[in-house]
Amino acid sequence: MALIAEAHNAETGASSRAAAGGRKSITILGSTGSIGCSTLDLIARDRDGFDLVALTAHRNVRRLIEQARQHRPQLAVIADRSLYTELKEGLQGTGIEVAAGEEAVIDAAGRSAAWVMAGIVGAAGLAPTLTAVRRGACVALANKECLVSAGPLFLEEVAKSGATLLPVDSEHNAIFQVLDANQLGSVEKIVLTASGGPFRTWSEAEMAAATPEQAVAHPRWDMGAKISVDSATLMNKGLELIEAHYLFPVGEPRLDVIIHPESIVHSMVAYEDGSVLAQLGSPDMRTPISYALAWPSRMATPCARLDLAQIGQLTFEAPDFKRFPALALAREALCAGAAASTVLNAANEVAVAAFLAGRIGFLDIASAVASVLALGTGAVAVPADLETVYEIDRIARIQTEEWVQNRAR
Ligand SMILES: NC(=O)C1=CN([C@@H]2O[C@H](COP(=O)(O)OP(=O)(O)OC[C@H]3O[C@@H](n4cnc5c(N)ncnc54)[C@H](OP(=O)(O)O)[C@@H]3O)[C@@H](O)[C@H]2O)C=CC1
Ligand SMILES: CC(=O)[C@@H](O)[C@H](O)COP(=O)(O)O
Ligand SMILES: [Mn+2]
Repeated sequence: MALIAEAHNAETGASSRAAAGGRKSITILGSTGSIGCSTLDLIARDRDGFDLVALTAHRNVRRLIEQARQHRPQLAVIADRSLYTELKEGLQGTGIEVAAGEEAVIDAAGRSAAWVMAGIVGAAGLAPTLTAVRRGACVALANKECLVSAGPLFLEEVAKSGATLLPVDSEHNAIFQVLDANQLGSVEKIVLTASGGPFRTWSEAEMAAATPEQAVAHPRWDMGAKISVDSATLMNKGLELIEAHYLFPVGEPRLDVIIHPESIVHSMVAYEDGSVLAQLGSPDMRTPISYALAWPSRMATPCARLDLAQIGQLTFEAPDFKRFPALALAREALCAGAAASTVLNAANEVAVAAFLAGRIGFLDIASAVASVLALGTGAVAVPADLETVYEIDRIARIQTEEWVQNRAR
């Protein structure tokens, strides 16, 4: 895990913070989302431990105003410029600075918070997260799309700046907790667990008629709409395979997925001596977020404690690649090279949005991604620079939108 800084920046560490009696300065990118709210919930429980530098949102200006009034950041930013006046008026008299626009979100990430939660959904999170990385911050990475879309270039920036990257995605956080960076050569398999989503037992015909409401009703986790649909198609696990490939360099053949409907075992590492190490816990993102907040220490959370006697049974099954083709598509993209992953991510974002808007059916999501991947926009195996990533992403979005329009005809 070369990317996870060996030397720990004194300003960012909870243990050194405690020793110094200091406060950790924090920015939350995507504070109004599921990850953002869970992060705020944790820091509100330790008011003396944290200073909020910035909160950012996209369009949910009411929630942002509420959060800013309650948690008192130095700065509140709304990405949608048309909401600037509402934000300004909502925070009048508080002394909290306000700003609007995509550039303002990037500027917020550039402010000197020691720890930044990358909680924006989708490739929209790439530029702000990179800004935090480039100034060497401790970045808690929830936004998996950053790595899927621009993995090699993202890691290059981490290496250049000396930033600390802490995986927050529950599976990757689990692996981070049980994988000894000095024993990478002894790893036989990294096994990502997947709940199977709301349609785990549905037939293809049933899934063809699935509604957005059914798709976002995740059986175990309370998450934003996009990732919930990804869980339902199993694209989420595909994106996570690619994320794991960049975070834990054991080689693609050593990355595996198993369905585990209870979402108690968050992932496993199997070693050459036959040992399998896993991290378990109730399905609550406050555990992995707290791990990143307190790292390299730990902090108390209010998460429900695991009662295995009450749960009784944990079950596992192999994934069904026929009913859930997105998982195989993601592995193909991973093997094809980084540009194909950029295409996969962009096509998936457009297709999921089209499904949520009622423009295409549930099974069309994977079909759209497969068709756009087959066009070969990612023919350049590894993009040389970020401009190329953005260009591949842009073209793949146009191609997917065309696919959606043809499908809707
Ligand atoms: N939720 C979870 O449990 C988990 C999430 N993740 C990952 O974390 C990320 C966030 O997920 P989640 O919290 O569920 O998502 P949500 O949809 O709940 O929240 C997304 C956040 O990003 C903001 N946002 C959306 N689009 C933009 C944009 N174009 N520019 C700036 N900000 C934007 C939203 O603002 P607004 O509210 O104003 O729209 C919101 O604050 C995703 O990458 C997801 O895959 C990973 C593991 C678990
Ligand atoms: C909480 C989290 O990390 C999600 O990514 C979760 O894993 C989604 O559930 P699935 O296992 O159904 O994809
Ligand atoms: Mn996950």
